[in-house]
Amino acid sequence: MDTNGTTEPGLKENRTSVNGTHCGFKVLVGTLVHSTREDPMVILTDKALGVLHSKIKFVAEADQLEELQTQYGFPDSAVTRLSNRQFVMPGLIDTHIHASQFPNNGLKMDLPLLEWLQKYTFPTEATFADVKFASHVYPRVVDRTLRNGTTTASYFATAHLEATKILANAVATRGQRALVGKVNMLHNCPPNYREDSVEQSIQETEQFITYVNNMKNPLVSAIVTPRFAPTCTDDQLTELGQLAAQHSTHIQTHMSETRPEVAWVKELFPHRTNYCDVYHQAGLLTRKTILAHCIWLSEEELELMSRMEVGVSHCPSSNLNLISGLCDVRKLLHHGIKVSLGTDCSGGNSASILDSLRRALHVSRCLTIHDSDQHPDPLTLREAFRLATLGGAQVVDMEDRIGNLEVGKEFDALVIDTQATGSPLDIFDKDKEPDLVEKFLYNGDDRNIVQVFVAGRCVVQNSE
Ligand SMILES: O=c1[nH]c(=O)c2nc[nH]c2[nH]1
Repeated sequence: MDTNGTTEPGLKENRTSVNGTHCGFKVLVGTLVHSTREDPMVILTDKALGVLHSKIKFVAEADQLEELQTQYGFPDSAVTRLSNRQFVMPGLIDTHIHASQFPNNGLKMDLPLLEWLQKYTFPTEATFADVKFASHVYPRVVDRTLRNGTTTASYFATAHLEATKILANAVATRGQRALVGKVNMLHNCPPNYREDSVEQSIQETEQFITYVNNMKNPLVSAIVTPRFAPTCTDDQLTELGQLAAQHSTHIQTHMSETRPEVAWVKELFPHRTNYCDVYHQAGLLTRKTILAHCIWLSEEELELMSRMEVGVSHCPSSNLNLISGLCDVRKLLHHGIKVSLGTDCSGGNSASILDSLRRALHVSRCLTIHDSDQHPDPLTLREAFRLATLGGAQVVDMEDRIGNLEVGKEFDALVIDTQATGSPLDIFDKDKEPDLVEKFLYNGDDRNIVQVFVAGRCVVQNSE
């Protein structure tokens, strides 16, 4: 069937069947919402989206369903018709979240970053030396993020190897797509919570990479995770850069979150041009690098980030809670830098990327209120939606696989019901599809997320 170029070729050869009936097919009929590079929000009504195993096989007009069924041979039971109050959207992508800080979620926002780390965050993370505690917390973290529609997450664990393995296991067991990082930190942190030496830091990080590779789970990867420049030495950063290159891993760290932090990095690394250059000289800036925050940047740094094709995780909730600053996302985008959203729990209080999306809009509006000449065009809701989905896929360098509902991509998606039981949304007869989407993005929550799919597998099912 010709569906305007949206059918993957060669499907007939790829069919699988059990006892004569084609298995593994799922077809959702109804409204689809996603982003493309050209358009931050595309709403497609009366569509049939077919998934075979993990991937989207076709997106066609709903009135072609019979022909599609003849062509692909899927049974009636494979078809789900959504109501006119439901829609399908891509899964949310959280590019910066500290799984180990979940015990503090919603607590302790009364200090600025550097003091907050010493007084609350490092002591909390130190408790993950106890693997029993890690086994208690990490499965709950993954359940919580999945329940909130996060199909892909880039997690910071702690400096402890064994506890970090527990996080990787929790993610794999629950079927989430994730990058998991053992944190590297050597100094400027408590004696009971730091690595012993550069050698230990590198060895254990390599052991973790090997451990995750041996899991042979295509959804889970290790990510090299120097905490941030102040807790790492120059040689440690360089060796971590080499390790990431050797194993082709992603890299994540924090950068330029607060002004005191930027001043401190200048003192600690006087031989480097700026904060970004500290990471650049260590070989830590690649197209698979996720830099969280990036608020206080020079023009030189913006150019370097753009040239190295790094991605930014914008964490507005955390930046407001810790009074760190207002990140100018528009400026990052103008420099051609990839931008996504992070919850940054527990600097951010909510585990929901929907919350980050709303805060991103607020931060952008605050910049405009403060100086409308400098910031004449705040982010739109449609753009924020793209940051939460396709933007995330770009930042984790997986745009070829996830981020929207195009044919050939893995089916990482949410089924949204704006009238689900207990829904916080007020829907009226006049509301059309764009209104439903907007109301969900502004006011919806996990009660509206009735199904969560990762790589075609339903990992959360909340509908009756
Ligand atoms: O928001 C943040 N949370 C952290 O845990 C952290 N570590 C370094 N810099 C940080 N910023």
